[in-house]
Formats: sequence, C-alpha cells, structure tokens
Amino acid sequence: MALASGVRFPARALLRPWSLLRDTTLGRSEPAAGGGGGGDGARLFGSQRVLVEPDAASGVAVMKFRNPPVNSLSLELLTELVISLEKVENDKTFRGVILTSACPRVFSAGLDLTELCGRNPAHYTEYWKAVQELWLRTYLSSLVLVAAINGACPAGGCIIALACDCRVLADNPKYHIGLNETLLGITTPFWLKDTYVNTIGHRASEQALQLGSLFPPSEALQVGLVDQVVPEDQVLSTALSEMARWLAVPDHARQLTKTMMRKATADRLLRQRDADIQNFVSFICRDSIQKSLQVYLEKLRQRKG
Ligand SMILES: CC/C=C\C/C=C\C/C=C\CC/C=C/CC(=O)SCCNC(=O)CCNC(=O)[C@H](O)C(C)(C)COP(=O)(O)OP(=O)(O)OC[C@H]1O[C@@H](n2cnc3c(N)ncnc32)[C@H](O)[C@@H]1OP(=O)(O)O
Repeated sequence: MALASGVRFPARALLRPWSLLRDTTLGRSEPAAGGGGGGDGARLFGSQRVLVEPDAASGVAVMKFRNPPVNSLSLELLTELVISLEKVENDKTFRGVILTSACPRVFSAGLDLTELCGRNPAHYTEYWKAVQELWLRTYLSSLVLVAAINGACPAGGCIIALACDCRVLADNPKYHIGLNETLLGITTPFWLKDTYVNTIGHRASEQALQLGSLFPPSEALQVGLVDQVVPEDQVLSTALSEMARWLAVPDHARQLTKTMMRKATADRLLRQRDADIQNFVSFICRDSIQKSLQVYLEKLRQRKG
C-alpha cells in the first residue's frame, strides 16, 4: 500500500490493510467499515494495539497505545498507528487527535529493541521504513496532535511526542522524557535531531543529545520539551483543554502555518529517504552496534525484581 508520504507498507499490511483494524465496539471482532467510524460519537474503532475513542461532537479522537508491557514500537504497533492516523485523517469529522497510553506508567519505551537486534538487513529495511512513515505521518499531519504523556517517554516515545503540536506531561518524577540514544551506543538520525532542535533550540539539543539526557517533568518544562506539567489525573483533561485552544483557530490558516514551519525539516528526509534507510541498515548491522544493543537489552531484562 503506498501511503501519502510515498512509502510502501509491509507485505502483511499490504494484503489487507484494514484487516489490522478491528471494530472493537462492544467487544465485537469484525472488520471495520472503510472511511469513517466516528459518526455517532460513541463508537470505538481501533486495532489490537491502538485503541481509538472518537468523539464526533468535538471532532477529537483519543488514540491510545496498548502494546504491553511498555508500548515498545514494534513493527506491528508502528503499522497500526499509521493506519489508525490515516483513518482518522480521512474522516472529515475529525480535526484533532490526542495521543496517549493505555499501559500504566509508560507512554512508550521507544523503538522495540528486539526489532533492532539479531535480525537481517531486509527486516531492518522494513522496520526503518515504518519508523520514517510514522514520523512523517505525525509530523506533517493536518490534524492538531496533542500528546497526553501519562508515563515514561524515552527515545522513540519522545519522538512521537515531539511530532505533536503540543505536549502535556504528568507530574511524576519517574516519567522521564528525552532522546537517550547515545547511552545505547547509537546515534540519533539527522531528521530526529532536527525535530529536537526545532523544539528546544540548538545548544540545549547539542547538550541533551550528546549526554543522552532523560529529563524529569520539571526540567522538561524548563527546557521547553513539554508545554505543560500537570498532576497525573489531569493529563487528559488538560490535553483536551489545549486541544480546544488549538481548534479555536481556523483549520486552513493553522494548517498552512504548520506546513510552513515544518516543511523544510520533513523535506530533508523526503529528499534522502532511501539513503537514510541504507545508512540505518549498515549502521545497525555493525557487530559493535549489535553488541551494544544486546548488552543494553540484557541490562533492561536483569533490572527487574
Ligand atoms: C553514523 C550514523 C549513521 C546512521 C545513523 C542512522 C540511524 C541511527 C541508528 C539508530 C537510531 C535508532 C533510534 C532509536 C531510538 C529508540 O527508541 S531506541 C529504544 C530506547 N528505549 C529505551 O532506552 C527505554 C528502555 N526501557 C526503559 O527504560 C524502561 O523499560 C521503561 C522506563 C520504559 C519502563 O520501565 P518499567 O516499567 O520498570 O519496565 P521494565 O524496564 O521492567 O520493562 C518491562 C519489559 O519490557 C522490556 N523493554 C523495555 N523497553 C524496551 C524496548 N525499548 N524494546 C523492547 N523491550 C523493552 C524490558 O526488557 C522488560 O522485558 P522482560 O519483561 O524482562 O522480558
């Protein structure tokens, strides 16, 4: 399936893309109708790993990641997120999406490290295409995207939040946010670095990226990585209030302004997408990088208990 941003999707999604989306209304498991879904405002639609709660009256859908235990961005979750976003975008009932987590204490643990270790180049190619696709789809979305960050938000989790228009973080000292790639022995690709710079500025990015800083809420607010820090039970209501503020602006003017602000950054990736994939694949296939990732994953597994 060729998506708006031009990427061909994994074979299993290609065969029956909508088969990834099941109607979850009243627990039924049947193919969702193509196109809309939020008509009556009470209908739920989504997929195994992405729950979508549409509210047609307000034109806002709440999209919840549910890939337990930590919402790591597996190929399946990336694919389902892209398809869910595309589905909401294509339904003109909706003007905004709130992205949040259905897993306790974690927004997203970032890229699924098991997708980056011990696989073959064809897999890494498919996986990185899906990462690029999700970033392009979120970063360039015509909808207002608000991240309601109700848990830890490292690396790829932060990347999703950064692609949103606004970020609300729960005030819990354990809910760190940032790009910690260097601590895993890997480098942040240029387009994600650019997104960081666009959000918190050059010097703060240079420092945070080299150190792999993960910021607790108060520091994240101070550096400008999030727009609001609120008590945990107010994250969603605050995200909805923020959404109302953004939706008070006429869509066409807001969308043109968003494109004006973001196009150059996105174009930089669009111009060299294949080269970026090749770069990633040759980088991730290096023995030294594989060793670093294995060690990191093993440490994560042993940390428990
Ligand atoms: C020259 C340069 C050229 C080119 C450059 C091109 C490309 C650059 C290359 C690569 C760029 C790639 C970019 C990567 C960005 C990423 O997202 S990498 C992922 C980084 N993520 C993290 O570091 C987070 C790790 N996780 C945590 O810190 C904690 O798990 C978390 C705080 C999220 C939650 O803590 P807690 O609730 O205590 O849960 P546990 O730690 O106990 O974890 C539960 C189980 O989940 C497993 N797990 C955790 N995170 C991941 C993950 N990201 N992927 C896969 N699995 C994960 C963990 O091991 C536990 O599993 P177990 O139950 O033990 O089996």
